[in-house]
Amino acid sequence: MYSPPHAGDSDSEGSLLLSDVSVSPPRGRSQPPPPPPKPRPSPKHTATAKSKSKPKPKPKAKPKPVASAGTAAAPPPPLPSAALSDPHGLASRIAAAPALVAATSTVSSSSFRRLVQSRNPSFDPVAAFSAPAPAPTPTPAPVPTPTEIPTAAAAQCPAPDAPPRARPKRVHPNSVSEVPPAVAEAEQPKRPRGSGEGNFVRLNINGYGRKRTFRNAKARRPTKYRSWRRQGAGGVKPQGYGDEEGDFVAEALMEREKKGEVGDAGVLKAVEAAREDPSEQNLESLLRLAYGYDSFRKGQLEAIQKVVAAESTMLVLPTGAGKSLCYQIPAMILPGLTLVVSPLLSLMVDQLRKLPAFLPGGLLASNQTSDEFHETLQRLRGGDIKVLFVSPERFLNEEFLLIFRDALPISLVAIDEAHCISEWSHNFRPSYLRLRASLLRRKLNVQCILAMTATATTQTLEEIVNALEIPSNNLIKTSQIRDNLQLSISTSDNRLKDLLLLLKSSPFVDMKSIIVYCKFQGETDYVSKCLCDNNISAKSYHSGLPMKNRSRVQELFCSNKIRVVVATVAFGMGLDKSDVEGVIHYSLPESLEEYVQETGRAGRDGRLSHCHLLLDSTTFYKIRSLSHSDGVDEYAISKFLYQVFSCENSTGSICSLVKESTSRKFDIKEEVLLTVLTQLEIGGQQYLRLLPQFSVTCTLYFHKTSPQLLADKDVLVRSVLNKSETKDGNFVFDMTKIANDLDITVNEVIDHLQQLKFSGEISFELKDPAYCYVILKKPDGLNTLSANITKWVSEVESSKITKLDAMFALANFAVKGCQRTDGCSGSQHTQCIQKKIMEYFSKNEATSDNDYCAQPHKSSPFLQADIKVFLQSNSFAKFTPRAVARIMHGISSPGFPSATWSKNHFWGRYVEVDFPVVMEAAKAELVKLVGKGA
Ligand SMILES: Nc1ncnc2c1ncn2[C@@H]1O[C@H](COP(=O)(O)OP(=O)(O)OP(=O)(O)O)[C@@H](O)[C@H]1O
Repeated sequence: MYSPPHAGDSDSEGSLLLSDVSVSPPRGRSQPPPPPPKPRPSPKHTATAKSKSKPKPKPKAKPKPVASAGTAAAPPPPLPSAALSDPHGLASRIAAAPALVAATSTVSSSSFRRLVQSRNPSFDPVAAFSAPAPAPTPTPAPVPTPTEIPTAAAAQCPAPDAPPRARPKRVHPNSVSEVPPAVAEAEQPKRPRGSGEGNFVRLNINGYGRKRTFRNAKARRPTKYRSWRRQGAGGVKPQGYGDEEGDFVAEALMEREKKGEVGDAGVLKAVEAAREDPSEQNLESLLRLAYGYDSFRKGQLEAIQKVVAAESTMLVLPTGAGKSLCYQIPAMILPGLTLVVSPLLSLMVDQLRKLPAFLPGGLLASNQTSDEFHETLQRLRGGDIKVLFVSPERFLNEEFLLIFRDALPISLVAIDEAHCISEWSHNFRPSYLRLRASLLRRKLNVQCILAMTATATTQTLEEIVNALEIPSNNLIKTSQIRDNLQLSISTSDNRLKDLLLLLKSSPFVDMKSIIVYCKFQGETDYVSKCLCDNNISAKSYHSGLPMKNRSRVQELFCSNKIRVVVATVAFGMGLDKSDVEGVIHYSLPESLEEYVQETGRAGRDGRLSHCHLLLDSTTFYKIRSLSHSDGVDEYAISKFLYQVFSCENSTGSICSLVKESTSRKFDIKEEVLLTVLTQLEIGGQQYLRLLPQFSVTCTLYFHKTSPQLLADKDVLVRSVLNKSETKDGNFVFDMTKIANDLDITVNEVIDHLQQLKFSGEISFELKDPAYCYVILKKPDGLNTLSANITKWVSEVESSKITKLDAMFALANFAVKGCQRTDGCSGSQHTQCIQKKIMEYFSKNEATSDNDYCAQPHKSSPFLQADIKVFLQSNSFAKFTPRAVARIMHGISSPGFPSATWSKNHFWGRYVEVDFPVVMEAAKAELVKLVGKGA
């Protein structure tokens, strides 16, 4: 459900679960005798990826200059300094999307259409339903015996090109079905045609759904798409998207479009029956007909029944346990629209692909043009969309919220990756803060909310349940760890060497799909290159790569053409590859939530799979340092608030803060600025209303009529001439000034400029992406507000550190403290890790086991002297204690970027000394300097 907005490497997601969910016992423990194993086709890979890989695509010509939000990727290899600057690549992860809407199949839910029609009598729906072919289903399978993970010392390297051994087919541990594979295969109904991944809903990326009206059918989609992209406001591509990203989305949608288009009259009958009586029997029959599955997995039926009864529900199921079904089936049954809030464009596209054929879907993400938005709206109003995926940022758009008030009934809001709502989760997203029951009721008239997550501590759950007002007895939670995963940990002084040994030894040597997780982008490139050099077919994946390359890697991995993906946390969300057999953590995950989610990408097919963690304290210290990168000082927050509410920003008018320069000025990361602004909107007192983000600096070029003559005819041009400066003969102005002058929205200003552009009168360029807002009330005193906000941000920072410490303590306990009883042996620690994880998730607050957590040093003999030398030799710069401590810890910040400061001799020198200790030392030195200066 995350990353990540501009997507970064840190949005991880989903996780898995536990032993109590499983009906079929895990492989390798006390299993029933396995049915005759079906050999897997032997892999065709091993060291072939390199030679087969296509030549790099030529870089595309970029559209005209629009300032981007500064999402520079960390440079490749040598990892250290620069790679540390954006370990998550957050900036580029959560890319806003063009409006994408699936044209419906003709088989849309008839009652929904009737309902929409009753509110839009002018609409004339097509009501055709066609019958699909039945289809097959997954089958249960046997389990091999767990194998000990080799340590570097013990591992025997087989021939590098030894082919992986075939494994028997798997069964999902959570599958309720006990039917033996052969029987299951024979008896299970076939899936309706088009219900497989990538089928059903015909998509038109512009949301028009008028596939057959285009004359140039061959070139239509890409051409249309690209021209749409170029026609973004100001003739530039929408911010947040590269051409590659656009292409990726368009390709995904075209692929969908090519596939199935039919529904099933049988399914419709089953829907009607379930609507009349949502009994277990009726819902199971619908499940069988619609998906070809035998029975519900644990938690699914209960969740579906609650949602169908319009009861808000909190659902915690492990990664791959089938949460999507819990909103898809209600979406078929409920009369109105189902709105699914999802944190990542790629995740939305993936979920859209997976909708069954008869469930027409659509997608709206932020940063679409107004035309795009309205066309999508039209399809919504026509009842052609039954499930609409939206990014949380959409809720900033009043126009978006308004459309649902009168004409469009929403039956259900499903919030995917609901843990992003909580700042105590491992993956907090400011834009999720806005998702409150009160807002959803008030603005969307929604009564039923389904919150879904795979990993949430008790504290996080409490926060979600409170925000969404979910009754306490509507919490459906199974344990968060799947029991078909064999978990092992070993310490490592040379991780690369140990990784190579692992990959060349049993059981990993036999696996055809492995994910290796690293912390830093540069690290993934470096490690994957080393693997290739050692005849292991591998590719790297991180958010610094163009979207096209990323999707290519994912595609190659999913089709088993590469064996190993070496990735940051950016890889895996929404990845529904069931036969990933191994996950290796080359770097320590930042939290147990992240560990559970990432290991959960293995063994989704229910077969025994292996997860190994290479533990080293150097990485732990590095990551711990980085946990301080979001920290703020009260002084900086206070100055920032002063600017937000400055005198020239009057109540009721549109104000803006250019993201990059504001972030640099206050040395506060952009995400933190957004979090603070969101707090000002949804905290106890509402001080402002956030608007969608725009690029606010516009340069206007006149082409036909002279500026003055055009100003005589056009009121907006007149305002521009009054409010702009001239630079090189062109007019440069702030969009919000024009909007305020004319009392219109920034969107309307852009629309008007666009019209003038189409008429050939002007062209324009936009730059400086900014946070936009309207002040509703100025705070009485900024001091208390700054103190409260700073305290809150600091608590969030501490919580991150505690989570990391808990992860490290668990791993350290396994290698140093585990007595290797109760099933643990050698480096295999499944039992003790599972136990600790369950304890962690059941506690009210994240805590770490201090006996096993390496504590950073509380002092250092040379620290003070080094800081003194540093300050003296850099007297040109203006430092705060936090800025000095960040440099000593090797943490890049907006005001002191690694590109400049990583060359400094002291960069990252005190990573192992506690950050607050370094800050204190820096403060003492700075005070001395000020004293001398005075
Ligand atoms: N009752 C069921 N029987 C068999 N397969 C099922 C069942 N329900 C879901 N599945 C399959 O399980 C797979 C995972 O489902 P889904 O993607 O919904 O999981 P998820 O819980 O959302 O995972 P994640 O947290 O990774 O997003 C899908 O391929 C889905 O079709």
